[in-house]
Amino acid sequence: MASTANMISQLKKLSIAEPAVAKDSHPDVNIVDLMRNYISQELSKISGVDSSLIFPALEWTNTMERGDLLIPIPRLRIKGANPKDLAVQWAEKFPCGDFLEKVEANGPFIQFFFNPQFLAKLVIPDILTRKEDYGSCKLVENKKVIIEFSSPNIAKPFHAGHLRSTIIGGFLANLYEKLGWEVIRMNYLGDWGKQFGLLAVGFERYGNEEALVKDPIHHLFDVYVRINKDIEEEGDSIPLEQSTNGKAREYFKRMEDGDEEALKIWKRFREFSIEKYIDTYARLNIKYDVYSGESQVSKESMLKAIDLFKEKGLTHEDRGAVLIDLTKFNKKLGKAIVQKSDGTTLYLTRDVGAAMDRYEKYHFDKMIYVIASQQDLHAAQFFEILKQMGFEWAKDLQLVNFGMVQGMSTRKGTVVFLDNILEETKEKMHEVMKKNENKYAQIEHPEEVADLVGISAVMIQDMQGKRINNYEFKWERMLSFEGDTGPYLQYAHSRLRSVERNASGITQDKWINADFSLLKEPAAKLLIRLLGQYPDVLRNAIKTHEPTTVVTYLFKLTHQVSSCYDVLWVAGQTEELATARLALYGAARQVLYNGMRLLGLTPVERM
Ligand SMILES: NC(=[NH2+])NCCC[C@H](N)C(=O)O
Repeated sequence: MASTANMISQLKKLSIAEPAVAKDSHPDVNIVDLMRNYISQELSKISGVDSSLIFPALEWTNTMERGDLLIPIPRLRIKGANPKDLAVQWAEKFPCGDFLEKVEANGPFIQFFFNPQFLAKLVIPDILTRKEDYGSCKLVENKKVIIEFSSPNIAKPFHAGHLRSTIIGGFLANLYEKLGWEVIRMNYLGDWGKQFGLLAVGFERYGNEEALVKDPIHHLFDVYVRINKDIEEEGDSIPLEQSTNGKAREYFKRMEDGDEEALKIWKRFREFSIEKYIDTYARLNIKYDVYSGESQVSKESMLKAIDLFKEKGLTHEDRGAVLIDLTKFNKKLGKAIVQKSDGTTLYLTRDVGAAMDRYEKYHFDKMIYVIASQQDLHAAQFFEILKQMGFEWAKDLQLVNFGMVQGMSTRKGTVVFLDNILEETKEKMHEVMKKNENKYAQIEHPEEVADLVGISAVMIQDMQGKRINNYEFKWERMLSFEGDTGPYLQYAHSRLRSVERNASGITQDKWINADFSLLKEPAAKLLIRLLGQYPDVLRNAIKTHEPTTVVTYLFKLTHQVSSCYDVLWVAGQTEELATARLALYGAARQVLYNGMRLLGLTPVERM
């Protein structure tokens, strides 16, 4: 076989058939892309089909038995020929060269198997040098995306929907960043509306400064619950102006009118809550660039929106309220109220104004909303309204929705706050860990590890299925070390770390010069092929917006690593062989690490 450097330059010389990628900013090679080029060029010679048509038709495979890349011949749209016959003919003629191990026809598909020996020489050093950067590439040039996610409501519980939005949004933000986008992480708080008048009145009655400072989120919720009880007890017994409800309404009116005094207390509620949120999100490795919220939508945008509605002839009035009949554009969207009869704004209109503000301020190329599917109609409505208002950028808005979580509650009650869930998971995880006394004794900061592993349990459970599916929150299964769980991934990572720790003599700097041709076993070859796929997994995930694309890959990877342990020993081998195997394990650890970080997890060293 020719030298690797030669082969790479040979591959690089092939012009890119269709750059699905705006030049990789990294000088290193993206192996899957190079292979795509090679295959496109060669297949073009054989088939006469233009290589620019072949390149995008090359798909990655779901199982390694089907090769590393495959092409469905029907996608090339060749008239009058039987795709199955073409597959057989072309596969036979295809020159494997040094790059491919074999090329097979399978029905209307041609399956391409990369040469693992060649792959190893390229992929392992690439991973070991790029480290945390492996997998990233500049898919776009100068593009900005706003990702709005989590968006809880102040003084109300942080429910499962917010948790899912947080987890999925955090992942998407990392993913876009890895693929070259400038990302703005935005939290759009529910921090406006009549309930804040109620909260202010409630605070006068039941508030406690100390409690507010110490635990704003729970305290405000407490106040909110108590004041709502008052309202319930009052019923219709008191005239409106003197009733709690009336006072709350009046208070909120003052807030909407910009009364400084009325806004003061609300501002404090907001600030204290945000401070607390910042800490909680940090536990999930999330840091927002912007804490915006319904309260932050500018008056100008709201006025401009109402004007534009009229100018475009979108609205009509009904008993003092202003409506838009969206059925004209899409039957399913119904009629939407955009202004109440008392002139106050609505959730829907605030979303319209917020989007206008954001475009004004950021000139985003794309804006993603991570919101529960219960609000599909709401999102579709304001997307359509923005489109009808004539904003060209309305086409760049995208909804990433998700299903419900069933049965998420703490031991103590059914009302859930994110902090409580994380605390409880940590406690439970700690109990599980204590059962293995020997191991437990070796862990330096068991509480910290319990926290990180517990969080992985919650997150992986959430990201395992397709977003749109509902799932049931199951403590037992989620915390188990067996099966495809968060703790299992953490365990796999810590075990790879221990392989490294035990190879004291062979330090990391030696790995890169290992003789990779010693990695001959089928288990090793399969692992190498999997490692080479990682960059493509990210590119696929940015198309699907599905965390499960990455999660599924990581489980495949860890299962393969685990099969390798049975046959690829490090202890008791010659130094050469041990080095090659360590390099392979080291590369696998790095990829697992990168994938876990991408999902928002913190991989642990020991557990
Ligand atoms: N732009 C939006 N509407 N984002 C979603 C906000 C979610 C809202 N705060 C809720 O809890 O239901």
